[in-house]
Amino acid sequence: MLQTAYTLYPWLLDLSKPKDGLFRAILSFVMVILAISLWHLWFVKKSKKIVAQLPPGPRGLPIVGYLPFLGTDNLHLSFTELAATYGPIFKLWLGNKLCVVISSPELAKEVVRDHDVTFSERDPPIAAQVASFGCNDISFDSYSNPRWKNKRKVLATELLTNARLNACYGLRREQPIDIGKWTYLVALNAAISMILGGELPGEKGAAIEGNLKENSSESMVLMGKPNVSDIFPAIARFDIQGIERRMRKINQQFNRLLESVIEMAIDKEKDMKSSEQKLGFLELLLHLERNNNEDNASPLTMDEVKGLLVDILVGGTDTTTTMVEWTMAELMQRPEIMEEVKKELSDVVGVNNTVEEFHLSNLSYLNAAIKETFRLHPALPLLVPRCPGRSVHLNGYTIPKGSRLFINMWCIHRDPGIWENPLEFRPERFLNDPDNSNHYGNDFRFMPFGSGRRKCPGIPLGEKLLFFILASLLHSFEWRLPHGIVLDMSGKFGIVMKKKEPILLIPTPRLTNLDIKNAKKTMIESLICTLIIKFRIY
Ligand code: HEM
Repeated sequence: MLQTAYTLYPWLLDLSKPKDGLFRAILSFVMVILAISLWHLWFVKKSKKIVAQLPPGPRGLPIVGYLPFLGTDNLHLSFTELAATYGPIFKLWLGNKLCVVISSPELAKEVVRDHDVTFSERDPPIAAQVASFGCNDISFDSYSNPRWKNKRKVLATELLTNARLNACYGLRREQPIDIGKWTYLVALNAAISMILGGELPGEKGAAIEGNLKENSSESMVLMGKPNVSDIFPAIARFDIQGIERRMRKINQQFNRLLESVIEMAIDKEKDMKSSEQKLGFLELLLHLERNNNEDNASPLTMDEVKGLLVDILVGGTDTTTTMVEWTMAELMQRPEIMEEVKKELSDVVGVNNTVEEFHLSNLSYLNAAIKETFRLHPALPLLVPRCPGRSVHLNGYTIPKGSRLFINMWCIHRDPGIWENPLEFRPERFLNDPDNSNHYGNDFRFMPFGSGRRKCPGIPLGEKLLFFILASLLHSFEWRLPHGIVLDMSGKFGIVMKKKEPILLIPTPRLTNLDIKNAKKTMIESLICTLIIKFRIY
């Protein structure tokens, strides 16, 4: 056609033959109309194709998209409301970033099982890039980066094996696992003792603990918040919401803390040759870092060592603490279920014994209560958002490469089509229905730890710690709310959704054992001394 137009063009413009003028004018007119029609047909077809292939979703405003209507406080709730209108897969534009949200187990399965590799990429927000030392951790590193696999391997096969966790049990019990430093302090001390192979000394330890608690909570909120800079990279340098600035400040403090922890590990190594039993994770990581240039199967850079420490110290402790708080809050509201838990503890552990790790496998009712809490309050309500590495079809729709995909587990965990009376806290549903009990990523209705290649690699530590802390808290003390206080069950949205208000409870020793009474004193003292623990007791 171009060729024809090209040969006709001089003839059309040849004004030397006036009698052909009318014919030429008509022909020109027809050609222009034809060209416009063809272009129009092509354009409409193309845009129709694009619109028809994308999932349905709410209309937004030009340029900003749906951003002004979304609210930033409770993304999972906004997404759940939108799913009620647009169905289990919908899209929304945040600026020119296309986001897709899925809210059904069937679609979750397609993402995490059928198209797992494609959806194993991340789309790290700026806050996460800063927090993770430039995506040098596991959570936000790219799936296609072979170093990501390497780091997961280090964590899973070198650090979090059952054998190592069991070997560390002595360490965990030695200092942090006394009743005076529960919840965050316990989880953090457990993580630190595993990392360092011992306790952080005195004041330095207290400073690190205090800083980490505040910083890690804030960084979880900053990472979950929609950030205008992520949506409009052209204006990212203005950092309109101040998220990057705040995250950089936190990261500087983290960096100082991590460097002093690393220094301590190096000093310790110099001072004494650690026995095999006391070899902490960090010594192993440093060993892998030192051998970076040699023929080592698992070389790590120093930023990757720090990234891994952040994953363990922040990712591990914040999730565990959050789940202890939600479980305690749910149990405090349901005395009959609390009684059932305590009865089981008395039967399995005995009224004069403290909880030991070997008791945990026999505490099936407590286990069910923890699962029920995971269902109603998944620590990561939207998991960690994914990003398809190439365009992919899902449920007849195209999910373009580079879009951001959220799996709304909060919505799936409360779907009345899946769960009977979903808002009721009923541990029995996990006791009586073995189909409901797989929470390691094979049951797409219940995925508190995610699934597929990017599922949580910290399950063995997180689960053990959570179970052990809760069993010890509930077996050692009776708990009651301060007079006149009503429990607030609302959450504070972040990548990890914490309780909005801390849970304040008064403990009374439940056991006759003297050690426990002393432990209570330690607990009260430590809680009064520092405001870092959400579990405040008075
Ligand atoms: C109760 C405790 C915990 C819960 C509920 C939890 C939950 C989760 C969830 C939902 C994800 C996202 C999975 C996905 O996107 O499919 C995740 C990822 C992750 N978790 Fe955990 N976690 C816990 C404890 C831990 C611990 C103790 C560690 C470290 C020792 C840890 C390290 C990580 C890492 C590194 C990732 C990112 C994995 C990747 O992107 O490849 N978690 N976790």
